Amino acid sequence: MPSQLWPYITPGISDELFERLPGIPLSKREIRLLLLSQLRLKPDTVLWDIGAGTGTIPVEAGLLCPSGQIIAVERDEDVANLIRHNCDRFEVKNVKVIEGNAPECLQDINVAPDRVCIEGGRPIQEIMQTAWEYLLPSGRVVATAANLESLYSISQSLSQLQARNVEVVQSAVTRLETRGSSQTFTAVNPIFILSGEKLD
Ligand SMILES: C[S@@+](CC[C@H](N)C(=O)[O-])C[C@H]1O[C@@H](n2cnc3c(N)ncnc32)[C@H](O)[C@@H]1O
Repeated sequence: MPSQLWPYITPGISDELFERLPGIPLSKREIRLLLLSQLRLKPDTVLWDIGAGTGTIPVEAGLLCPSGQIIAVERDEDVANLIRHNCDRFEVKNVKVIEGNAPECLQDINVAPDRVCIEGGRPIQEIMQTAWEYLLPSGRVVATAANLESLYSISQSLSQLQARNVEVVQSAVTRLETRGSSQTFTAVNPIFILSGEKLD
């Protein structure tokens, strides 16, 4: 493992350390930290990450929960391979990648989650409904929204599912960047993080 990838004792891996594919989004480090915090992972967590993309959440969750099981669901074959590459890169062994389209492929997963992360899967309301059925009592679901339509759909789903302790968080993050001869603050795209819990 390259020395800059290790050791990671805190969450918040630098974006540059992940292998990328052109056009495939990645949750920026600061947003990822909020998302991970809202997941409230446990050492033995079973996390389903639906629409796992570059795999930043599976990598971070896998490192944080060495005795947990992380299921990364991704519909695109090349992107699924990217998740595998990033897990290998950080020597994360407890991530299983399910290549398939949610919500249909969720029935192929043979372990029920106590945490579900939904990162931009479509159709979002059907995915939330199906994932909720599998979610264990007291489990948590965390979903991200980058636009008004997703924010509304997720919020409506949480209400229909009668999720408790619903929270919506959106932070403003800026990063200092060098532009020509000056240093300017550049905004990271705002993302809403919604979460809720299933009744016991
Ligand atoms: C915004 S990206 C997630 C990026 C991720 N947050 C990261 O930091 O690596 C969303 C991913 O969801 C996948 N996706 C969208 N709809 C899906 C579905 N119905 N089932 C499975 N994967 C889906 C897309 O292929 C894309 O790679």
